[in-house]
Amino acid sequence: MDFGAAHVTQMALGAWQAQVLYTLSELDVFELLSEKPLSAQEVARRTGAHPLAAEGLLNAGVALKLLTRDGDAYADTDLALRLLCEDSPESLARWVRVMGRWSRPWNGLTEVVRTGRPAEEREARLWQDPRYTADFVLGMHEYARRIADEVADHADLPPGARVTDVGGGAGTYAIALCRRHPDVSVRILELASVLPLAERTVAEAGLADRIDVTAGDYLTDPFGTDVSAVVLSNILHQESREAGESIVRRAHRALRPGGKLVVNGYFLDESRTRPLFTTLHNLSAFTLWGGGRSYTVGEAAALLRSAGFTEPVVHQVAQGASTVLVAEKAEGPEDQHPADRRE
Ligand SMILES: Nc1ncnc2c1ncn2[C@@H]1O[C@H](CSCC[C@H]([NH3+])C(=O)O)[C@@H](O)[C@H]1O
Repeated sequence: MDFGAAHVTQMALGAWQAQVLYTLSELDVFELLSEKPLSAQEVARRTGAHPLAAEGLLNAGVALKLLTRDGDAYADTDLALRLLCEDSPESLARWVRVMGRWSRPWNGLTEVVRTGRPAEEREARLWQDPRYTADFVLGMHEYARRIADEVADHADLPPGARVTDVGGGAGTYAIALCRRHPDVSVRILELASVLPLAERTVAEAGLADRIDVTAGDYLTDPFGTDVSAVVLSNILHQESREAGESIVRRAHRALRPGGKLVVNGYFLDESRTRPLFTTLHNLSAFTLWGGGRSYTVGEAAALLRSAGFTEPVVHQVAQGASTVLVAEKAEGPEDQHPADRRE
């Protein structure tokens, strides 16, 4: 067995496998087959697809263990029912649709690397397309709810804490913080187009009385006054270094002395060549958001210290899938960072 050739072949053909998943998802085949088994002809008719091409797609889906075939009838495997249908409590369906959407800018990686510019403009991409916005925000929620409780535990908040969750998305971490810390209340700061999505998730969790969702721009707006904790979850990697510095400074200013800054995200190790996922996430931020750049834990800690925070405590979450940094605003006005007074 030539493992080198197998490694290269797997990478070279990996995009084909991913594309079958994306197309099945984009055509809503998993949802359709979750109702009842159907023939390829019937799937083609219901999705507006070409019959022979649809059959080829379904057969590849069977080979990938996403579908089964019994005679002429195709059905979802248990895996597809569990992870690829939106109503399943374990669904990753929206997240997979976003990955499918992102495969297009990713396909332009060569040009991105040549020019140093993102593959598409952020505004054109996301916030003007309601389905994409919903898939993005709720897809992040599908993915993040798997680790949110563990992240919330590391925040270790005192009773009655008031928290600002900056760019809080669908409210995944706000919900987990309220569930894990009974007297805590959270204000989510989000873009106006995301608010209805967050409000819905929060209401479904029965936490509308403790989680407030406010429209704001984290690049310019303040994050509150005298708050007990500020959460920056999966924010910094998608912004420029200067924007990151400004966000961390405004977090410092919003906190009461002794208040906590909780930074959750994917960090590179100091060589910047590991872990594999984060090297890809770093490229993805560059391709999609332009100016985004993943931090090492050391770089992030330096960023926090320069804004007047203590050395962060570092927690690995879910076997290292995510990392949480918890730093404190030093007690006493003499510790205030000069930049706080300037802005
Ligand atoms: N300028 C901005 N002001 C406020 N929120 C923003 C801004 N730009 C992007 N966002 C939001 O930042 C979030 C990044 S995704 C992270 C979501 C969540 N904190 C989590 O960890 O799962 C998205 O929900 C965006 O809508």
